[in-house]
Amino acid sequence: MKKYKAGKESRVVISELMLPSHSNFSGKIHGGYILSLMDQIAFACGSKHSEAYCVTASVDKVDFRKPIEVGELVTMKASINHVGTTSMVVGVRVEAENIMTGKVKHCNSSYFTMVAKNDEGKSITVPGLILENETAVRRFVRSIIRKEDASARRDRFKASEFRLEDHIQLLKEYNIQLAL
Ligand SMILES: CC(=O)SCCNC(=O)CCNC(=O)[C@H](O)C(C)(C)COP(=O)(O)OP(=O)(O)OC[C@H]1O[C@@H](n2cnc3c(N)ncnc32)[C@H](O)[C@@H]1OP(=O)(O)O
Repeated sequence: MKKYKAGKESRVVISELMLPSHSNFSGKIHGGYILSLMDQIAFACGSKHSEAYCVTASVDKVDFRKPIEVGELVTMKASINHVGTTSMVVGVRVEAENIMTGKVKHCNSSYFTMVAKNDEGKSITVPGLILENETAVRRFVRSIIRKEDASARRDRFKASEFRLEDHIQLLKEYNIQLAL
């Protein structure tokens, strides 16, 4: 296995025509189906980089910006944005093209953390990442910040540290009744 690999060595692109079987009654493709495709491409990209099968540790986060319609051609692009010791952050971008007009819309982007595993299910070290241009550096740094933000979020709302009285004032602004 190489010690360092460039992002282009593991970049993955898939295109799939959206069929009625994956849509709701108004012809929009189910978000869960899109997530499933995104997970698959993240898995492929992470596995190519690490040369091992991976598991999905987390997904951060998915905003469905535009609906995807039946008959549109969806293209997903995945590349490694960040590597840790055993984990990789895979950036996935989803676009949908109206085949009749050629118009392309950006439907969502998300970041999957994949962890490389050996045959015994033990997490294994992944190759480092060669950052070949400014975009790659920006994505790497953004991943560091996202990880820090996620960790701060987790700590802030730990059940053991949550104090109801600290939040009563905030709750008054919302459409709720407290019935504790
Ligand atoms: C094919 C599939 O998609 S499988 C189905 C969906 N996925 C799963 O079932 C995974 C279930 N979860 C697990 O197996 C484990 O909790 C794992 C692999 C995610 C983490 O395993 P742990 O034994 O806790 O390992 P550990 O704490 O050493 O973490 C391993 C790496 O994952 C990272 N990691 C673990 N949890 C998270 C998380 N929630 N978010 C982001 N990164 C995470 C760690 O930072 C670490 O990265 P590093 O080695 O680059 O520093």
